[in-house]
Amino acid sequence: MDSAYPSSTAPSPALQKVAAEAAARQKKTSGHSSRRLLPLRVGTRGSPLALVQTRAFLTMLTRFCPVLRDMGAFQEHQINTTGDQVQDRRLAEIGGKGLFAKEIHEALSDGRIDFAVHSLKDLETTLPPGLVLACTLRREDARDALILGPTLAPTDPDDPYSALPQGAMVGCASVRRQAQMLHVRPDLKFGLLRGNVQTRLDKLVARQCDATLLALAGLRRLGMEERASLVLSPTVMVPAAGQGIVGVTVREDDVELRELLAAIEDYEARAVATAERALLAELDGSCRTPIGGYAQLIPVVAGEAPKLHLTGLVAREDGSFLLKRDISGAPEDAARLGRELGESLRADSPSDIFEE
Ligand SMILES: NCc1[nH]cc(CCC(=O)O)c1CC(=O)O
Repeated sequence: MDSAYPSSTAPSPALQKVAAEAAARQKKTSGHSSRRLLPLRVGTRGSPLALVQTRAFLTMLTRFCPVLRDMGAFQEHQINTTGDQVQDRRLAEIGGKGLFAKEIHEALSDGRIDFAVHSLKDLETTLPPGLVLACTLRREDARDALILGPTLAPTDPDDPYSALPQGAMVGCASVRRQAQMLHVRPDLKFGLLRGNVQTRLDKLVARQCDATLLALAGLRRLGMEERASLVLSPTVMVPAAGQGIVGVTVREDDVELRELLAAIEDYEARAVATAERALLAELDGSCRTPIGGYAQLIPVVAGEAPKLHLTGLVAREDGSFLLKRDISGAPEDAARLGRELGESLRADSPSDIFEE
């Protein structure tokens, strides 16, 4: 399998040294380690996107760790989650958070798998006790894409929604996407569109709606980037916290695996994910609370350390209220920056939008 990750994730010599040392230590001590080292049992959802992400990660891992030189070192465990099973209702109606991870966490906690690969935006901000986010991978493009139905075509790139006629029906399951569109186009109609990426695209072609929105990262990883009619700037559509980032969870006490996964961590992805997830945790909205969070590391002065810039958004589901604010600071203060921005947004928003 070709990795879906760009070659720029090629390990630096330092990372390769750390990973090789970790692997060598594991090999030497594996007879005494707290668990069998190989095969490593990896948990994943069974959607095409989840499988592409998981297999790309495993391919990357074999490049970093000589002892895992081929895919025979892994056992893939596809786990059907509640979020995958219930397709006819909004996630908010069936409990919302963690619906794409609950059963995977259970398999990790009781030792049926050794680690799990997730889309970070589907991972709740507070993990079950005994589990940790051990690794975040280099962020794919975080932006949302607008996909137009067969009878529509992009018109004005500076006004991406101009392609949508008055009263157009948008298929969407995300209150974040819905609120931001309704705020500028209150005439639009929204219909529930659940299912994996291909299912949603099929429903669009079958004219069950006039347009839909999908994460560019998912389309790109599935080799479907050309289906994006327009890519929405984060200033037009603030992405979901963690969108475009793949994260790996392990048991907190699995020191060997945590050490190996830490060696392939993407520092920038960890910093921006930490800020965005701290913002989300602070707002702690119900699953009906539209919340966006997008952080970037931006060089301020050539040769100086970059600054972390975080944009946060809260809104009412119908778009009648929308508040967007920014904060900047040092990447190592990512968690504090996320919390402070969340406090600021919550203080100046109607309290009812956070209620279940
Ligand atoms: N549960 C939906 C989901 N979770 C992660 C992605 C895209 C991949 C990513 O954000 O890394 C998607 C599809 C979408 O929002 O279009």
